[in-house]
Amino acid sequence: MSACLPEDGRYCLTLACRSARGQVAAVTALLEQHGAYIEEFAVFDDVLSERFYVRTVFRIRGATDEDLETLRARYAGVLARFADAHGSIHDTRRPARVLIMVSKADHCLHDLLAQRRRGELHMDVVAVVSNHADLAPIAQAEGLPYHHFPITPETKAQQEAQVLQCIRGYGAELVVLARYMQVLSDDLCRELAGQVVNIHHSFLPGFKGARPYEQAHARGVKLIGATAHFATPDLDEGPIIEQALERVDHAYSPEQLLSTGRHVECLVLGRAIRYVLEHRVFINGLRTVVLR
Ligand SMILES: Nc1nc2c(c(=O)[nH]1)N[C@@H](CN(C=O)c1ccc(C(=O)N[C@@H](CCC(=O)O)C(=O)O)cc1)CN2
Repeated sequence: MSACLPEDGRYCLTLACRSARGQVAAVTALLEQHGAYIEEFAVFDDVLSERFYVRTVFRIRGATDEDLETLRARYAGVLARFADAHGSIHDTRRPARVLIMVSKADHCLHDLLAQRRRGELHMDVVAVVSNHADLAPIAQAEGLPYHHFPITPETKAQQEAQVLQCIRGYGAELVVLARYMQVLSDDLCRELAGQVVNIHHSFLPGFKGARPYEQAHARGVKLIGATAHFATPDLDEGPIIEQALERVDHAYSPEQLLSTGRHVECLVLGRAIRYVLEHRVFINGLRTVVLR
């Protein structure tokens, strides 16, 4: 059963629960019961938090949607046997519905759309939302809806209501802040907890805020970086998914730091979104577990 055939169902099962014996055996027994062929199987046991994480990708020959629902129902029974257990079975052929938010910087939007076009990111981009009109031509060139919702401190609540209505209206499962330069309110963060990934243009925890490159230049750093993290009410403090660094030196102008940084941001955001879309990322308190 080496090759994945068109009629095969291909799925990803995830599990996060309090650590205990028998969790791997319970998952593999369920998969064996359903004739699954396991392609990938990864676990992590966090002894400090006593949390256990499982991710497995498997195929079932000739599986139907009804078979998947049966499997999901039986997996619910497995989850019920373990403490504080959360898990899902995802159909890997169904692309996640992703809404991208931007402001004026276009590099991350261009890169995400190019990766989607090349099939490197398996996602259905449902719309682009922005507080500026500047990037509308990029979305329109891709045949994507573009929603311009201006914002001021006085209209923030109404603007966020428009944003949330848009997210729900498109049935977006993931929101990507691709250099969206407005701080989401605590209420919106809680409403979308675990569903919003932001790219911060520095190597956190260094240089938080809206202007990290200016801070980096003033500090005379020799390395600059970028950080993809879940957006939480605590600005720039959300659980980190991915980071990377690039060497710079004294001769770099602020503009050259920005230029180098753009490449690092695109690299980091692309990787982070792929990990999330492949169900590799688990939030573990203020941290993440990424089963790569
Ligand atoms: N709740 C959160 N919202 C957002 C986060 C986050 O971590 N939690 N990250 C930002 C992105 N970001 C840095 O990566 C960032 C964006 C904007 C600001 C900021 O101070 N914005 C000012 C307005 C600036 C402007 O208009 O140019 C503000 O909102 O008053 C800081 C950090 C995205 N949202």
